[in-house]
Amino acid sequence: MSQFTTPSFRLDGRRALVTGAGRGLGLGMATALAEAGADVTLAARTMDEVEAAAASLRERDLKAQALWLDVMDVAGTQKAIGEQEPFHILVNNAGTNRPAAFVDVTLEDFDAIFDLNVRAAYFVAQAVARRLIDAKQPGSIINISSQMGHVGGARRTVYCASKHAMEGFTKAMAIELAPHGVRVNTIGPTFIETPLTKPFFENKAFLDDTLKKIKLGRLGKIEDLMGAVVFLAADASGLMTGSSMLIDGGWTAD
Ligand SMILES: NC(=O)c1ccc[n+]([C@@H]2O[C@H](COP(=O)([O-])OP(=O)(O)OC[C@H]3O[C@@H](n4cnc5c(N)ncnc54)[C@H](O)[C@@H]3O)[C@@H](O)[C@H]2O)c1
Ligand SMILES: O=C(O)[C@H](O)[C@@H](O)[C@H](O)[C@H](O)CO
Repeated sequence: MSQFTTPSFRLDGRRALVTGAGRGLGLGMATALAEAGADVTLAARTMDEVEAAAASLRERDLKAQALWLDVMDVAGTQKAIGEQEPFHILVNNAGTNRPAAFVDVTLEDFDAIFDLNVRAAYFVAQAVARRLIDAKQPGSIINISSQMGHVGGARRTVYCASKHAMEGFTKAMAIELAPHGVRVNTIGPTFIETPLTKPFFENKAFLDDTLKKIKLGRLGKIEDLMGAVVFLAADASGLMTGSSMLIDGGWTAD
């Protein structure tokens, strides 16, 4: 008989919050967490979308409910999270991009990207962490960054800056939250086909260039992130904090 017990990949008994969960990556990751046994709160601004998503998970006997949350409203979001039982898992996913040439970026573009990708994500994590610390419970915060948090990209000065910022605050939060048993990591995907990126790939030259950079030769699928999010949420990754898990098909390998 082996002397080892494989740490669990199950999430039964844990509560998870996923922001921007009505569609795209957020919905896929919420589904993965629910399938692993977590009780998942799908948060978004579009209540119809997120209610339908939660209902379809419940139809499969999974635990899921919808929560209206505009993460740009920091005070409202902190109040809403503060009123809930603590979330042991946060997938800090709501994010956006407005690709533009550096010389054309406007103040409005800059603020829109930073307000969501940096400011809102930072304070959602703070609200979840405060609640866990008060309740003396461990947790796992998973910040959805990007390969663009590690490298540069054309027409992406602001997006890259925002995701590099996220990589930075993840490491610093990991240091402060470790004594409380709260781990903080990022997932750094390459281009995954979602409503956010679909229009980019209608440009054949952009698609060809992207596929050249992804060494495995294909765009990402939402399913490519589903194992990673469960792993980072679960005890299986118990010694990981302040790390970034790149799921980039080798984009950043050279
Ligand atoms: N799709 C990709 O290729 C890709 C790759 C790497 C990283 N990412 C990151 O993954 C995350 C999700 O991207 P996606 O492609 O699924 O995007 P998406 O635009 O399809 O979905 C974003 C989600 O965030 C929500 N959202 C936006 N503003 C919000 C607000 N103020 N309050 C609450 N929710 C809000 C939207 O409603 C939506 O559900 C983002 O952080 C993005 O930067 C995406
Ligand atoms: O325009 C972008 O770059 C997208 O909005 C991002 O979500 C990327 O798909 C991702 O960062 C991979 O590079």
